[in-house]
Order: sequence, then C-alpha cells, then structure tokens
Amino acid sequence: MYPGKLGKAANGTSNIKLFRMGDVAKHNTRDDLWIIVDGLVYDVTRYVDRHPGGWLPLVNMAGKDCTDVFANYHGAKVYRTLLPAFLVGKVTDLTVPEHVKDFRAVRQELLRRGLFKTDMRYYAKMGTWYFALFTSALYLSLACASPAAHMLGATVMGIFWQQLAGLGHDLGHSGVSHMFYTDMCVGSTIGNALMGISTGWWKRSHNTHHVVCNSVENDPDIQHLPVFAVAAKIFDHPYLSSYHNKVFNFGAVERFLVAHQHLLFYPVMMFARFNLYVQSWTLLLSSSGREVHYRRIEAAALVVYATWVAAVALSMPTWAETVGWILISHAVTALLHVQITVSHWAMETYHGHGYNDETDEWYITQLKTTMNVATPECLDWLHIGLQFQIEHHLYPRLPRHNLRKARELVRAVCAKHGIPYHEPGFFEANALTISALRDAALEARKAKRDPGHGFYTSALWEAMNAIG
Ligand code: HEM
Repeated sequence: MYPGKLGKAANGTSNIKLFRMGDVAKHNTRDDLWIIVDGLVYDVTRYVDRHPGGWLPLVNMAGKDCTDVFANYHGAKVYRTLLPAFLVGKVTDLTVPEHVKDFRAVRQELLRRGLFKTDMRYYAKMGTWYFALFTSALYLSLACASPAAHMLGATVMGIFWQQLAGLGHDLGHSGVSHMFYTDMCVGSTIGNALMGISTGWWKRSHNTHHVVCNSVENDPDIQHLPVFAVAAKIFDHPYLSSYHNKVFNFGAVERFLVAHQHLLFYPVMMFARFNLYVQSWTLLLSSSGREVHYRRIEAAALVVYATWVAAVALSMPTWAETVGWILISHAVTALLHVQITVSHWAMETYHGHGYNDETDEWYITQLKTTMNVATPECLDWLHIGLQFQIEHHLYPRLPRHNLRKARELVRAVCAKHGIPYHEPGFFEANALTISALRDAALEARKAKRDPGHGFYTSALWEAMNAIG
C-alpha cells in the first residue's frame, strides 16, 4: 500500500489534522466530497469531475472509508502520484475488522502469486476461438444457400457475441493489459464494432453496479422498471435513481408487468440485447455522453457494427430469413443476460449506500449481493468467467483465467468467519432467480393505488408506515 505523506511541522511533529469518521461522513456530496483511504482523509471535491472512472463511483462513496474499493480499482501509480495532492488529514477512530484483514491478505497473496498478471497465451487462444466463431457464422450466413444453414449461422453469431462479451467485460475492467486507456481503446473501437454495445456506456453502468451492488436507488443493474423489480423494496415507493437521474414510479403498467415478471423473465432475456443498443446510443447522444472518453470514435464504431449486421441480415434471400436471422442471433445471447442476472437478482437488496460499518463494508456488501454459479472446470469457457462473480466482485481486476484459483482463498476466509458464500449450480441459480421474481410479483399484485398520486404502493410499505 502507498499511503500519502503526512505533513510535518518544522519541529518534526505531524501537523496533520485529525478527524473522526463522523466528521468525514458530513462531506458526502458532489460539491463537498471527502473520502478515506488507508486511514487518511482526502478532499477530492475538485477531482470528482476529472476522475477517469467518472463521477458516479466517487459520489457513491462520498464521506466513506474507500480503502478496499480504492485498492481494487487503482494501480500503485495512482496512490503515489495523484492521491497525496488531496490529503487533508487522518481519522482517529477507524477500525479494521478481522475478516477485512483476511480478505486484504488474500489480495496480497494473489499479488504475491502473480495472479493479477494476465497470461496473454490465454487471450491468444480466445482470439483464435472468437475468429473461428465469427468466420463460421459469416460462412454459414453468407456462403451457404439453405435456410437451415442461415439460421445455424445466426446461432453461431449469437454464440460469438455471447463469448466475445467475456473479452468485453475483461477489457471494461482494465483486466487484460491492466492499462486503463489501452483496454478502453481496444474496447471502444474493435469491441464496439463487433458487439454493437458502447464500451463507455458499459463501463459507466457496470462500474457503478460494482460499487453500489444491489442498492435500490443507485445500482442501474436492478433498475429495470417498468418490466422487472427483483424485490418489493424496488416498488414499495417511488425512488430517484442516482444513475439515471430520474424518478421510478410504480404505475399501472409497471404493476401489470412486474406482477407477471417471473413468466416474462426468459422471453425478455431473449430481447435484452436490443435494450443494450438503445442504452448505448442514448448515453452517447445525451449530455452525460460527454463523460465517455472516446465518444465520437465509439459512435463511429457502432455505425460500423450496424452496417455489417444489416448487410449480413439483408443478404438473406427472403424477408422471413432476414427477420429470423436477427431474432435468432439476438435470442441466443440470452445466455449471457441470464448468467449476469442470476448472479445478483436472488440476492439481498438494500436502500441507499452500504459501507457504514463492519456489517456492510466492501467485502460483506459484495458477498451479500452476489452469488457464484458452480460449474465444472471444463465449462469455464461457456460461462465466460461470470460464474465466479464473487471473486470478480471482490477483486474486479483479477484476470478471468485466475478467478477459479482465487475462489479457494476466498472460500477459506468466508468459512473461517462464518460469512455465507453462495454458489448454487446453474439450474438452481435460475430457480432462485425465478423464485425471487415470483415473490416480488405476488407482492406487486397486492400493491394499492396511492389515492393522492398516480402510483401504487406495496402492502409492505403501508405496514412499515402505519401510524397508530
Ligand atoms: C471513492 C473512491 C473512488 C472510487 C470508488 C473509484 C473508482 C474508480 C473506478 C471504478 C475506475 C474505473 C476503473 C476501470 O474502468 O478500470 C477508476 C479509475 C481511475 N481512478 Fe478512481 N475511484 C475513486 C477515487 C479516485 C481518486 C481519489 C483518484 C485520484 C486521486 C482516482 C483516480 C483514478 C484514475 C487515475 C483512474 C484510471 C485508472 C487507472 O489509471 O488506474 N480515483 N476509479
């Protein structure tokens, strides 16, 4: 670790200001933003709008101890060259729970074993695999004559997109070259052109999701009204999403869809990819899109994607095949969306921000909100690393090919401290997700219209707010 230098008075005594955690907690807005890293207090207000990871992670952690989230997103250089300029003092009442010490020790052990380094031979193999999938998909779609071959081509294209998402995810976390701008540049150009999804959008949304995983008001990955609400907490009263900067209400349409969400889950997943195109373009064309590092390049790469996909689809001899090709290729990627959602949707959700004490600091928050999916090693390629969601959430920059190795170390710490470690099989994880959606759906059916407003409130909310 690389703590910032403490100021020294002329007589050699430390002249650094001393604070209590409660003092720091008051500086918790975008305009007045302090954080704690390794017991030292930093006023990063003037940095928030320059932060390469965007303002959202900083604002979500404002006023809090960021030691672990910081360690997991930044290299040694950031500690050495950037942080010291913002130092304002140190806290006197920070305690480090035993389990946190152990999880930090795991990180050091992973570093010691060299597991944070990428084995480029792995990506050479994956590159060959992606190339084989892509060219096979094009061959079947363009060079063969039968409708069956065309639809098989669409299926292989869907598998290509699902598999390539693994690389996109690794790049988005700077987990390949471990150089922020290099990985992002590859993602924003080649990634966008082959996948059709904005890397800048993905990083903005996904990094926020990591920092405030399963927070009702802050995690965009569980803010899916009008279609889904993974828990009754999400619709028991209207809330302002800090990510979307809009209020999510629970009106008649929302109530109807959520009441049937467990039945809609798989059909919607088959169309989920179209939503990602919309989200990508919405961000790039909006004023928030200015936060995207390579906005114009990204937009150009997305146009390249739309052009080649349209060219392949329109090369089909009939309109029926064109529509079939588009629908099948996109529906196959449902595997990706299901894999992502089952990692979190059956887990705990909460209001506001975590990281208040030892019951919801970085590691515990991630473990409460995230589950692994137990898969045999021979299927690791299929699940693209997303099956080790716990290890990924605890150490987001750990390369994909080392997550299985980290699993044993993490499980040992959980076992030692009695911390639940969730790892059902793939089908059980699906069943848990459907069950969570069904529970919320049944709750939604009981929701009653708020007489003064256009939205519904759940029976749970009414019970919680009952007077007398
Ligand atoms: C609340 C505390 C913070 C959080 C949660 C946070 C989170 C993040 C995230 C999620 C990224 C993007 C990582 C990626 O996409 O690979 C990032 C990047 C970055 N952050 Fe922060 N950040 C915090 C504070 C800071 C501070 C105080 C500084 C500088 C003083 C800083 C400097 C950087 C830099 C330079 C990068 C680019 C990546 C790199 O060079 O390693 N961050 N941060």
